[in-house]
Amino acid sequence: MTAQNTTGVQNVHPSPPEFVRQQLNSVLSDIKIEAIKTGMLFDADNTLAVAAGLKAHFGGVNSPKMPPLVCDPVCVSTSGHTLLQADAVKVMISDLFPITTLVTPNRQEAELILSQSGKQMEINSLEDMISGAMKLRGLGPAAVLLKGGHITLSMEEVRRVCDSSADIDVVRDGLLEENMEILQVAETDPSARHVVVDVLHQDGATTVFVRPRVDSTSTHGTGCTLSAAIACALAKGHNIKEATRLGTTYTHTGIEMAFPVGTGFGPLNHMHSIILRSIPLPTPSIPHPFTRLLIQATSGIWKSYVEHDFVKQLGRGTLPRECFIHFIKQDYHYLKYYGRAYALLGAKSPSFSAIGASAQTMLNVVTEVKTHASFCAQWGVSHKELDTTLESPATTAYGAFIIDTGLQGDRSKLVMALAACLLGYGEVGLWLRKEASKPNSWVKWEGNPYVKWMEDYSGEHYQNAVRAGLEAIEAEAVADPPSRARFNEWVKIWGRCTSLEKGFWDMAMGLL
Ligand SMILES: Cc1ncc(COP(=O)(O)O)c(N)n1
Repeated sequence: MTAQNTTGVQNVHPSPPEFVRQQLNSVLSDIKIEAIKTGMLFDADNTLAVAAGLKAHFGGVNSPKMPPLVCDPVCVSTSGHTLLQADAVKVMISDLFPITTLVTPNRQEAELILSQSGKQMEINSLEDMISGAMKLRGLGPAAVLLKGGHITLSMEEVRRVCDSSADIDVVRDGLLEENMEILQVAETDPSARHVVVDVLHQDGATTVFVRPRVDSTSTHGTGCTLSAAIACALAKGHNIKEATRLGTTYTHTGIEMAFPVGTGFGPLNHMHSIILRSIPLPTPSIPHPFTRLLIQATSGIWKSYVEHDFVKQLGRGTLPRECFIHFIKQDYHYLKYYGRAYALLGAKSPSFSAIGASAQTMLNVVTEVKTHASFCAQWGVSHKELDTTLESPATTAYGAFIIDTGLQGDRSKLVMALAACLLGYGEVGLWLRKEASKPNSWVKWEGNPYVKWMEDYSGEHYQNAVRAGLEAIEAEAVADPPSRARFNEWVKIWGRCTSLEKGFWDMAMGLL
C-alpha cells in the first residue's frame, strides 16, 4: 500500500505476503481470468507469493492454462521513491519472467533489471533501446516492450535506425495527427526532437511504435495505465503487437485528454473513450482532439480506407489504367452529390457566416468539377462520356447516404458525413508524399502516371481545405459538446462514410 499524491510517494506499507496470496486466491477461485497484469510488488516475498500463487493455480510454468501475463516491473516512481527492493528484482527475473508474456520496463527499470542480471548497459538512444529489449527478452519473458517516454528522439534518428534493418517494423498510429502535424514538422526540421518511441521485441521481430511527444503534467501512473490497457487487449484476444498498439494509443490519448489535478503530476484521463468532456478541451497544443476521437473510435475501418490497395497501387504507379479511369468517372458523379450536400448544409445553417461557408464550398466543388473534367480528358475520357457513364451502385450508395443523413439529421451529422471524404483524401495525399520522400521508397513520384492526382491531394490548396474541414468538426464539438449518445451517432455516421469510401475503392479494384 502506498501513501501518495500528485507530488510523489510519501510512504509504502508492505502487505503481508500471506494476505496477498489470499487475495489472489479469492479472485482466482471466483472469476474466469483472461489476462493478468502485475504492478508494484515491492519486496521479494510478495513477488514470490504472486508468482507461486499463479503457477499453483494455473498448473505451472509452461501450462497452456496460464493466461497472458503483463509484468509491469514497477521499480522506482517518477518521483524517485523505491517501489521494488533490489532482492525482489532477482525474484521477478527468476520466478515471474518465465510466466510473463510481456514485460514493460521504462529506461530506468530496464537498466536496473539488466544490471541485476549481469548485463549492465546504459540506454540513451534508439539503438540502445533495441539491444536492451533483446537482452531483456533473453531473461525469459516471451516479449519485451521497452518504453521510451524518457528518451525524446528525432524522426531522422528513428528513420535511420529503422531503415537500417529489414527486421524492424514501424507502427505510426493516429494516422491523421501523425501525418498532418508531426511529419510536416519532421519534413521541415527532421533533426527536431519531438517523438517518443516504444520498442517491442518478440520472436526475433522488433516493432517500433512512434508517437509525438506530449508535454503534459498528467503522467502519474502512465506505465500502470499502459500495462493494464495492454492486458485488457490481450484478454480480448488480440496478439501482442496489436495489443501494444491499442494500449499505447489508449495511454497516449489518456495523457492528452487529461485535465490537471493537484500541484504535481496528476493522473491520466482513463475515461477518454467513454466520456466526452463537456467543458472546453483543455490543451490547445493538442491538435484536433475531437477528430482524433472519431478516428480512434473507427480505427480499423479508417485504416482499411486510407491504406487501401487502390492507394498503394496508385502510389507505386502499378494501378491498372482501367481501374483509375473507372474511379475518376465515378468520382465525377460522386461530386454531384457532394455539391448538393453542401447546398443542404447551407440550408441547415443558422448564421450568415455558416451559410456563406457552405455556399463557398459548394461553388468550389462546381469549379473543381471543371478541373476534374479536363483531368479526365487527359485520360481520354470526354465530357460526353462522363455524363453518359452510369453510376455504380457504390457511388449511388455513398452519395445517397450523405444526402439522406443531411435530410434526416441535424447539421452536425451532415458535417460528420462530409468529413470522411475530405480528410481521408488529405491523409492519403500526405501519406504518399511522405512515403515518396524516403530513400528507396515504394512510392514512385517521378514518372508515375498518377502523379497529378497525388500532387493535387497533397498540395497546398487541398490541404487548406482539409484544415478548414478539421476546424469545422472541432467547432461542432466545442460549440455544443455532445452527450455520449450523440457522440455515438456521430461515430456511426463517420464509420459508415468511411466504409462507403472503402467501398468506392473496392468498386474500382473490382474491375480487376
Ligand atoms: C502503486 C503504484 N504503482 C506504480 C507507481 C508508479 O507510477 P509513477 O512512476 O507514475 O509514480 C506508483 N506511483 N504507485
